[in-house]
Amino acid sequence: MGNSCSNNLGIPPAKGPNAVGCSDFMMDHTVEGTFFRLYYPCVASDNAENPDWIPCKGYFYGLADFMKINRGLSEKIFNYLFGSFKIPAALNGSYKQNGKYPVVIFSHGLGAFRTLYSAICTELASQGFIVASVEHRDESASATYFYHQKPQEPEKDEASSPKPNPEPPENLVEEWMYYRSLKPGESEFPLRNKQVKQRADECIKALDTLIQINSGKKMENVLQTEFDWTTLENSMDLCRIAVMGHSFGGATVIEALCKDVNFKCGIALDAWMFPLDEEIYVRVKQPIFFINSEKFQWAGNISRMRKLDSSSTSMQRKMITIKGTVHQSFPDFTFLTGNWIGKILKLKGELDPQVGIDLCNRASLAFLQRHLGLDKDFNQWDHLIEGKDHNLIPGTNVTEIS
Ligand SMILES: CCN(CC)CCN(C[C@]12C[C@](c3ccc(C(F)(F)F)cc3)(C1)C2)C(=O)Cn1c(SCc2ccc(F)cc2)nc(=O)c2c1C=CC2
Repeated sequence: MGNSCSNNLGIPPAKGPNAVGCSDFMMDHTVEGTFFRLYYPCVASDNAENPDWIPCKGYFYGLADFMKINRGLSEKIFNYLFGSFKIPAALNGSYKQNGKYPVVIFSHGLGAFRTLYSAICTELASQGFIVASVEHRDESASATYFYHQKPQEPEKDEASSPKPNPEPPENLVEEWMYYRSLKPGESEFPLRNKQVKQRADECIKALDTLIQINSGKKMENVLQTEFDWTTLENSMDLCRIAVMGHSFGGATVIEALCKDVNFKCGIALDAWMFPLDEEIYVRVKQPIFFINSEKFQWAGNISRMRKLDSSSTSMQRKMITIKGTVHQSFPDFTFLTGNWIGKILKLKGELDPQVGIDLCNRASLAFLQRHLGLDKDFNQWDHLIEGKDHNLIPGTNVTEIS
């Protein structure tokens, strides 16, 4: 584990009965391809290697750009603060065959990327889900990368052109895409609306890829990881698929539910509703669970969520607010700094981050059992869906400006 030995910081290990494996998948290599981190139940092993939380330094550059701080300085800060954190999962751990697992597609927030929600994704995997945390290429991620074909060079002899190490796959060249901030005078809605549609398509594309993997088809993973994807043949229950996301990823949940009825229900963590078209509110039919932090919501955002509530009394629409939490209580950063830095940077609220994420995970599991028809014991947490806990508020604490 990363820095946990020094100051008991680190992403908390998952609580469910399964050990968790984690592996990255990219297909095809272009910007239009699919890219996700897969979390899955794996065979427990004591010599498992844990994957890096921040996979490579391009992501630190991206975070610096997103936070509008100097790249050089921030690379050192981020490296020192977060560079050695590991994810509590076995990198490329052997998949544990045990019937078919339900599937969750996870969508990250503005300025985030696929690895930053591992406390949520590893918990779901430990409880018997296969989770694909997608990395969006809509320029809303702090950073992401893909490959393009190297232009055919005139034959050079080996000596004069030393190969980079590790060699990129085949003759592909890595290319990075960073966060695109609004240009001066640019109106935000058109950009965000276009992005949320692309994000929903990327969630659907990731699901389609999982369906192919589930069929046992030999997949060409551009990232040459030590994981045999054919072991996932017949591993997924394709009647039990949900979509989940944080903030911009919460809006992506609504858009994805609308576009693909294979998503049986959605969980939106502190959803940012701004990017969504007005007409979407009457079109989405599936159950939705809004889990909000105490500090992020405002009347306009809540009233948009309510439109989803009122327009469909029959579909199960639920909302809870976790007291003492902030917007960053959902991504992993909330576990990675001391209390006072965390509070200053608004990465922590008053509530212990572990208690907050446990409430979020347990309420989510209860909601998934109810709407995916699972035969587990997650219904023990049904009261959390109704906001019945001293750290929860049913609905919202935001007073409506009607
Ligand atoms: C100045 C930039 N300005 C851009 C519009 C606002 C920046 N901002 C507040 C921030 C993210 C913050 C952050 C992260 C990480 C550290 C660190 F120090 F720990 F690294 C510190 C401080 C900076 C808190 C947000 O965007 C909030 N937000 C987010 S935050 C998702 C995220 C991003 C990066 C992460 F590493 C982890 C999680 N996702 C959304 O979908 C939406 C919003 C707002 C509306 C929709």
